[in-house]
Parts: sequence; C-alpha cells; structure tokens
Amino acid sequence: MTQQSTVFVALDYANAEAAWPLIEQLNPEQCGLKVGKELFTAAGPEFVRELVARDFRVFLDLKFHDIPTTVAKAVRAAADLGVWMINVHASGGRRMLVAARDALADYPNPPLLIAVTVLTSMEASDLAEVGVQRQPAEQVKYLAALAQGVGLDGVVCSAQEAAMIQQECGKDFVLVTPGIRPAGAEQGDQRRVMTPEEAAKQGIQVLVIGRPITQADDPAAALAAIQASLTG
Ligand SMILES: O=C(O)c1cc(=O)[nH]c(=O)n1[C@@H]1O[C@H](COP(=O)(O)O)[C@@H](O)[C@H]1O
Repeated sequence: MTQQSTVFVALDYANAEAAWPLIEQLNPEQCGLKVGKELFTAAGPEFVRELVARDFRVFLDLKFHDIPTTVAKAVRAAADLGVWMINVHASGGRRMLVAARDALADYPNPPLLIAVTVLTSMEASDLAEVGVQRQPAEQVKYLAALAQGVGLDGVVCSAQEAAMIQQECGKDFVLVTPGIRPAGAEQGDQRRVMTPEEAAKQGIQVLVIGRPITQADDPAAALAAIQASLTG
C-alpha cells in the first residue's frame, strides 16, 4: 500500500499581497504551503506565523547551507515559527547536518528536518561543472545515505530518484519532490521532472508544485485539477 501524497504549493510570489488571493482559496486540510527565499525575504516571519495560525502545514524552504553553528541557530529560528518542515543542503556536510539535527533535540514537536540532495534544476553536466563526476541519481543516493545516517527525516530529490531512495532508505524516510510537471506544462528551469500522477503512484509523501499552479489563469482550479488527477 503506497502512502498518500500531499501537494505543497510553492508560493513563489514577490510579496504577501500577491500570495494572499490564492491562499484565501485554499483549505489547510487539502494542501500544504511552501514559503521559499523570495517570499520569506519580502514578507518575513510574521507572514509565516500567519499561515501557521491559519492551520496550514508550512514548509519553510530556506535551504540552509553554512557553517554548523550558523545553521544550528537558523534551524532553531525556523522551528520557533511553528513550521511543519524545514530544509538544509546535504552538501553542507556531516558536521553541519549533525548540528542542524541537534539544534532541534529539545523541541517537543520539532519540524521535519529534510536534506536537499541534488537540485532538480541540475543535470549531469551541471554537476560536472562543480566537480561532481557522478550521475545525478548516484549523487542523490550518496547524499541521502549521509542524511539518513545522521538521523534526518528525509530528503528533497526528484521524483525520478524516488524508487531508488525508497529501496535504499525505506518507505518511512520522507521524500519531498519538486520538479513536478503535469503533462504539457512548461518545464522552465527544471531538468529532472515527473508528472503528478506518476509521482503520486510511487507513494512520495510531499509533491512540491509551484508554477503549474501559481502561473495558471486560475491557480485554485489548477491545484484542484492536479489533486483530482492524483486519486483518479
Ligand atoms: O527545496 C525545494 O523546495 C526545491 C529543491 C529542488 O531541488 N528543486 C526545487 O525546485 N525546489 C523548489 O521547489 C519549487 C518548484 O517550483 P516550480 O518549478 O515552479 O514547480 C521552487 O520553489 C524551488 O525553490
């Protein structure tokens, strides 16, 4: 029996005013919300607290990648907002991941702590340019093993690597997959993509979807159509 997938809408808007019209139409029982670098930088922690107060599960996607002490403190600041999930870059290394994990040790209800493996916008040639000779899937597997070994809750990867990670890390390890594109949707800067239907069939826990929803003429209708396709 595969787990049900939850769609997290990537609120990649310039500011809170631009994001509210869509949020007002969403039901916190039906989807989660992802706040990333653009909106967080513009709208700040108060905006995130407001989403949490409205009972939304919030994925605060700030992809921390810094020295261990800085990341540990940033992780605590994020957890203090009451968000459901946060992320750090696995390539920050073991000591940084341990510091992030330990920073949450005394929280009664800590957010899920997830490691970004290889960004879904990257392909083999992009990795080679930063000195990584492995294929993306191999590098994802390598970093997922590191993250799981340290005790993180899961990883961000592309849906193309989901089956492999489930086999290596077990089905309780949380998979978060951006790069989701309905058939016919524009790929944009994403490189390792999959349709929502295919991703949901694999039992991926969190499907992150941005532009196919936020840039649709009717974003709420686009989300509803995607959700209908997951169960259909
Ligand atoms: O951590 C993320 O959320 C993330 C990791 C990754 O590897 N790729 C990726 O696209 N994301 C985020 O997922 C969202 C994808 O948005 P769309 O490409 O518009 O669906 C963006 O907000 C990205 O910042």
